[in-house]
Amino acid sequence: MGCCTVGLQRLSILPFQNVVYLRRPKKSLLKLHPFSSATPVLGSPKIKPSQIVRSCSANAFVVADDAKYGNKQVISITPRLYDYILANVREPEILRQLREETASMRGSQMQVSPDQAQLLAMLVQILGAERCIEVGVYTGYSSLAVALALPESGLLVACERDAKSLEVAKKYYAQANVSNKVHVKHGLAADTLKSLILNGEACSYDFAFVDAEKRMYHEYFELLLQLVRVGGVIVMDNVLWHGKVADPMVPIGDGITICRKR
Ligand SMILES: C[S@@+](CC[C@H](N)C(=O)[O-])C[C@H]1O[C@@H](n2cnc3c(N)ncnc32)[C@H](O)[C@@H]1O
Repeated sequence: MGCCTVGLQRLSILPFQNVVYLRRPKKSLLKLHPFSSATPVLGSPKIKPSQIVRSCSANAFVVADDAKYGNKQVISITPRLYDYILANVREPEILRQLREETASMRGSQMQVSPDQAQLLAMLVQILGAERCIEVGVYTGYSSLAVALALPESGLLVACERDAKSLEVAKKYYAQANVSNKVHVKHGLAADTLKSLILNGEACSYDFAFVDAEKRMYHEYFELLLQLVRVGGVIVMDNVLWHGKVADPMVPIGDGITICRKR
């Protein structure tokens, strides 16, 4: 299983992502809180302007705090940059409508962002996927993006336990003329995945996206490993969990992990 993790940001970008780092002579990098003004630091007798790696809060990026990464600079998405990304995502009109309808609903923050949905759609297209599974549909934003990317003969098994949000999803599948491709499975996702295996569908799926109960991720992953074919892809959402994955007290992971079955 080859995996990579991508730090995708959700719409709820907070200003404190503008973390800046200054370099101290011969010592580890100094992390500054974004709300600390750069000016007093620059004025500090201890740090000279030439030692700054980057300190522009509007274009902040993170520098690996470990010499073995060669001070690798990694971009940190600012609200301004994320606005730019969203303004340039090619979001189909039907998805925009669904997103706007969901915005006033309870749990709307759970919906994947437009850039994330288009990444899923592109993965489906790159794979030439015909058979897909989604675990955690909510009102259908990510599943509709996947269904739109599938060919007419494609199939998406859409697992969701909440009947009310599924009603919204089904309305949009119908409006987008993809209802024939989406098999909605109302119930606990693990039960649905097990029944697919019992039904002899092991190794017959090309792509799976998991965006549901985090405590169940391990079980979903094991079940999906059985369902996805060699060369197929499993995408797990929220693996960086708003960055808290690096916090020793909260060992869960926002961001996504993309796994290709070997
Ligand atoms: C993060 S939301 C999914 C968002 C969706 N991917 C989208 O883009 O709109 C998670 C969904 O998983 C559903 N869910 C949580 N646990 C579940 C389970 N055990 N079985 C089925 N669905 C579950 C919740 O009801 C919720 O609608």
